[in-house]
Amino acid sequence: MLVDEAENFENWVRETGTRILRPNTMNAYGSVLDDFGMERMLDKLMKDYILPMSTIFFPEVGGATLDYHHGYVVEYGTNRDDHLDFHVDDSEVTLNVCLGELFTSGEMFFRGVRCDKHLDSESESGEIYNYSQVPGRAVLHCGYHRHGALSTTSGHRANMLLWCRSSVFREMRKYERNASSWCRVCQKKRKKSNVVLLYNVLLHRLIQVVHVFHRLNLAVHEMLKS
Ligand SMILES: O=C(O)CCC(=O)C(=O)O
Ligand SMILES: [Fe+2]
Repeated sequence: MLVDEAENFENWVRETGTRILRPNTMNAYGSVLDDFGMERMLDKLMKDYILPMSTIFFPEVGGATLDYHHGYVVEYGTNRDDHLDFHVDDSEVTLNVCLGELFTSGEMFFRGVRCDKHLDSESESGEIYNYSQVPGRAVLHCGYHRHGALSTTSGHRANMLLWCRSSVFREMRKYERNASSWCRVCQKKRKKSNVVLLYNVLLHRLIQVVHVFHRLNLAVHEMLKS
């Protein structure tokens, strides 16, 4: 039904020559569901179903405080978009539901969670995996999880996306000083600097102990002389 709505909308746009806003700058096709009057329904979907899950799975990116959304349908295949470039979403948590229809390929590829500073960093082997879209199935991922979609080589693929956002998390990020606790590169850097810190503390203690022994040695010498 949603696919039909998107189809009708696309026909109307073509027939009337109306200029509309596409879901985001990466898509040449697709329709924003909030423009169809689905805003309240999607808000309920976010609050009643996504929030309880994201509270558990994505607490570090504001998963417990999602409060607004951007919902849309994207379409790939003949006369539609072909693929989607590597990106992160403008969301804290994204729900991606495959609506249909018959298609081949079009897998999503994931490459690890990153903050703005480390968007172009290398991926580790454990961060590289693809997800095959299956009609009727959905994936819930962190918006900062780098991803894209491979070419839909035949047929027609339609997906519904709900970018869920947290205004509290976005406000808090403005005051974040250096590392993001949820970015894998920041985490590694922080771990490394903790190891260096521990090493420095231990070295300092060792120097203190050597110093004490040296003074003890001197005192013993003084005692033996007298
Ligand atoms: O093609 C897909 O299913 C991915 C869509 C996506 O990542 C997005 O719209 O942000
Ligand atoms: Fe995306």
